[in-house]
Amino acid sequence: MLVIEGLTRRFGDKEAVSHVDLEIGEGAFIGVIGRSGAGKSTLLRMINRLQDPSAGRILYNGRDVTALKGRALREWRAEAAMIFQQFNLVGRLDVLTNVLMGRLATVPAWRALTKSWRPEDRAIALSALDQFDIAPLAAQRADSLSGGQQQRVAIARALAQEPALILADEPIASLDPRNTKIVMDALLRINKHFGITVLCNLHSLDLARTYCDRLVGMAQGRVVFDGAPQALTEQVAHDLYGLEAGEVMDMPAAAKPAFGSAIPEGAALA
Ligand SMILES: Nc1ncnc2c1ncn2[C@@H]1O[C@H](COP(=O)(O)OP(=O)(O)OP(=O)(O)O)[C@@H](O)[C@H]1O
Repeated sequence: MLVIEGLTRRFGDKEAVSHVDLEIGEGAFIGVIGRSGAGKSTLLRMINRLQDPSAGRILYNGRDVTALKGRALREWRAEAAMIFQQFNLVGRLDVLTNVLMGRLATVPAWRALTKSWRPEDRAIALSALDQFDIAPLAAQRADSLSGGQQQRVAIARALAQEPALILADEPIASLDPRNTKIVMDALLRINKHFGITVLCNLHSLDLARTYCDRLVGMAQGRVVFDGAPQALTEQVAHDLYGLEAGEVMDMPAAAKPAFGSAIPEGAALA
């Protein structure tokens, strides 16, 4: 259980995240929604401790994550794997080595430097690639892949970390509709097949409604909605997105894809 208590982050006079309280149970797929600047990225980056809170606490299974330092903090960052809009792969390295980077928290640094990975780490990395049908790309340079393939490699790297949580910050913002669906399906698979909790920042309300079990709506750093996708009324959506509302929900929400099956090509993709 992830518990967030009074979490606040100030930049100068501005509160990017303001007194956020949340309880997130194991295995949830949570969409964090809201317009640009609402505080979604800052919230996720604080959970991973890429950014330190100005006030408040983050507890994971009773452990105070906000107080971690040194090795314990590095281990937490592996446990709470981040996925970024721009993939954050090392372009000149091959796909398998990028995924092996997900094992860094569990192996001494010399193994990475000398590329002498243990067979069990290679097996975990290859199995992660296989989950998303990209094992045949293992030997290719990461920068030779399409955006959708690169994001799947990033998701495989996150899975190789054997995380408790996946924090995905606008993972589909740079992708076309076809790759958007492939990447969202990959996150859904991680959530349903491995039971890993996913928190995913999404600009598109339609996507959030299609894939997530619970939506957390943010505006001006505060949580202004927290509930099931069906409970998010048009009025709340308009309050959340203002003039952008038409843009983020101009298509009807699709039926949630059954795990393992595909939603129709192009459905509910903003
Ligand atoms: N490092 C920083 N320094 C100063 N202000 C920041 C910094 N990071 C974020 N902010 C400000 O905090 C507010 C929240 O930003 P944040 O990126 O968390 O929002 P967001 O909802 O993720 O938006 P977007 O979808 O555009 O990334 C914004 O006003 C932003 O300008």
